[in-house]
Amino acid sequence: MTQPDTASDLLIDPFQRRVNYLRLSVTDRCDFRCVYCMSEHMTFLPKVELLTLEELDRLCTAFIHMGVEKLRITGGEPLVRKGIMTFFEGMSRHLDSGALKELTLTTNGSQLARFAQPLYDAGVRRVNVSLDTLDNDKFADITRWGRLPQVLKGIEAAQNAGLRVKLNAVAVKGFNDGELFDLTQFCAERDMDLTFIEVMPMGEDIENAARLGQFWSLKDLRNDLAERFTLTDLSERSGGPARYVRVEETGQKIGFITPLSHNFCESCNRVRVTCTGEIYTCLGQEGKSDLRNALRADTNSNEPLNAAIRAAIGLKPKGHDFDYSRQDVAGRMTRHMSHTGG
Ligand SMILES: Nc1nc2c(ncn2[C@@H]2O[C@H](COP(=O)(O)OP(=O)(O)OP(=O)(O)O)[C@@H](O)[C@H]2O)c(=O)[nH]1
Ligand SMILES: C[S@@+](CC[C@H](N)C(=O)[O-])C[C@H]1O[C@@H](n2cnc3c(N)ncnc32)[C@H](O)[C@@H]1O
Ligand code: SF4
Ligand code: SF4
Repeated sequence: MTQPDTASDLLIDPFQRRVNYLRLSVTDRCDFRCVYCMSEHMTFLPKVELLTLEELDRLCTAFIHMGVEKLRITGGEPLVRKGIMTFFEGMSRHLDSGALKELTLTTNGSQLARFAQPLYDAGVRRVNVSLDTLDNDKFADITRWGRLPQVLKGIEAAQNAGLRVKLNAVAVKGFNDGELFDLTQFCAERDMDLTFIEVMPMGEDIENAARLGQFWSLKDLRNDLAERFTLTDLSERSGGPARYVRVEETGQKIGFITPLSHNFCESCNRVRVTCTGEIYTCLGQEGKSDLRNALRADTNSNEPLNAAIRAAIGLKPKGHDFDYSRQDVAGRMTRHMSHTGG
């Protein structure tokens, strides 16, 4: 069975939102140490804790049978997971059957020069690349371990392979506020979409005071952009948190993800699964359920897994609790963004 048989196979949460988008983190490891995401001496999970590639395949297949149509692979850095192309190649059967409409990933771009073509061959057509600055030194500062030319090469390789690229830039006050127009122009010249993301309070070992200092409201960012360009609000929503504008002068589309200053939860269509098989039904809440035991309970039947997925969806909360309105970072998540994959 590749398509949901009846409406009852679909995943509907308690607020009547249909879950058709799965974000799967395939590793917590990364070759960068972005300051807003990880501490420099991050401790990673032992390898035995991770779901195997076969288990990741079974898990995604179960979700797809329950109506998931969009699968985004993330991490950590998804392209540093050993053997990950085997997983992508396996998923392409669901694209071929029509059950899966989109197979995509969010990446830091460091490995794209190597993987762009195989990803395209597996049916990926679009990648989101995280890039906050076009300045070599700043890039090395914010990612701690990353090098900009490697990422730029990756982006070029992705475009040459035929992949559509969207840049995600985290807006950090006092860091990339001077690069608003450079980033916009960089994307316009290359026909890439661009989305700005507000910093979210994740990871208890990342300094609170520093984080509050980093907060750059996208409302301010949009106003800065509007001083130079004519912006037209677009009504289109991807079912996700981004709101889009068209820049009339360049024709490009720019998105804003403002989880803290705007509530988009009423149309939420997604859940996240970590590389250890925990399902988080909301990025902004601590609530999680385990799928790994169910996955391993019976390797011949998916019944325990299907039941565990349904039970988890039945607990999906209405929305997040992030709140920057007080001087402390209330509603902060203790886990890291790399744990759930953003
Ligand atoms: N609060 C919240 N933030 C989200 C959610 N989904 C994505 N984000 C944020 O948006 C960032 C960028 O998301 P992407 O990985 O590019 O995925 P996307 O926005 O679904 O991508 P598109 O398919 O291009 O719409 C994530 O890392 C998160 O920071 C969500 O459901 N809730
Ligand atoms: C956790 S990363 C995982 C995928 C990949 N390593 C990458 O960087 O694209 C996914 C996204 O989360 C974003 N991110 C990480 N920490 C964040 C935070 N505290 N607030 C907002 N976005 C964050 C990153 O910029 C990236 O776009
Ligand atoms: S944002 Fe992505 S690239 Fe940066 S440390 Fe986190 S997982 Fe790695
Ligand atoms: S905060 Fe939670 S409910 Fe709101 S859009 Fe994100 S995942 Fe969905």
